[in-house]
Amino acid sequence: MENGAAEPVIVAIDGPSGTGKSSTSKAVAAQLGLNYLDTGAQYRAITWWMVTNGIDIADPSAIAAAAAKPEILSGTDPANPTITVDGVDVSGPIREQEVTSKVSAVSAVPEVRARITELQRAIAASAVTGIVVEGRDIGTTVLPDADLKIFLTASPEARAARRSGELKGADLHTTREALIKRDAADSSRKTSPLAKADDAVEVDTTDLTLQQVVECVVTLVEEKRAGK
Ligand SMILES: Nc1ncnc2c1ncn2[C@@H]1O[C@H](COP(=O)(O)OP(=O)(O)OP(=O)(O)O)[C@@H](O)[C@H]1O
Ligand SMILES: Nc1ccn([C@@H]2O[C@H](COP(=O)(O)O)[C@@H](O)[C@H]2O)c(=O)n1
Repeated sequence: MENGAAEPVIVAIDGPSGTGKSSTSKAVAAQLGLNYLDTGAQYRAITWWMVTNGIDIADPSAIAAAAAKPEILSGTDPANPTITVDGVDVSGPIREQEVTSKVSAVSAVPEVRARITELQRAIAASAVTGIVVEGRDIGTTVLPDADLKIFLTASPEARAARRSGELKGADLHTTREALIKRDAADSSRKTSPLAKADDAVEVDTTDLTLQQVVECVVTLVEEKRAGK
């Protein structure tokens, strides 16, 4: 590249629910001066639009027919990631239980995935210094040429405990079962399931603090940049 400017670096972080993808990706992006994209928020946003517009979530053909309608915009500043649908800030509503319980059915529809994947690739291509993109199929499908691929894991118990803490003491057993159910749906869909890319580095976060995970990923990015 001219003027000695560094090439943009593309980092893909995938893994099941509650493994720390969002927290890690935001912190890594902020530390390294990169953009950040939460692809789960995009699938939640399109699900919110389907629910709000009375689309039958049990009918994949109805979801497919509506998939191109909402305009979904993601802000990629790791200090202030934003998400709007048709100009409406949906960052709060997309985290509600109704969306969480329906997002796997919507994200399994191939027309939805094609639409959202196109948005994700365009955002990654326009990131000047680079981007950390987190989700379920980033390393396998969305950005198979990413410079670094990470697959985060953690035991279901650790993930449920983290989520229960967030949900102010929600029942641990119910939270654990809900996580396992969503991961099973995401892993078993035909199109672009949750999966580790063959060339991804797996990091088990069960016994690591968030800071330790962030340090580990930052080191891996720096090693890649140094050509090791
Ligand atoms: N290594 C860690 N140790 C303890 N808590 C953690 C760790 N990593 C993340 N957390 C906490 O766990 C919760 C879930 O993390 P986060 O939202 O980053 O996970 P996620 O993989 O993005 O989940 P989802 O896919 O469901 O959006 C958050 O409250 C976060 O602060
Ligand atoms: N690359 C992705 C990212 C997410 N999904 C679907 O969205 C759901 C919500 O994701 P969160 O990270 O916000 O929990 C997730 O359960 C998947 O159904 C996806 O399919 N691909």
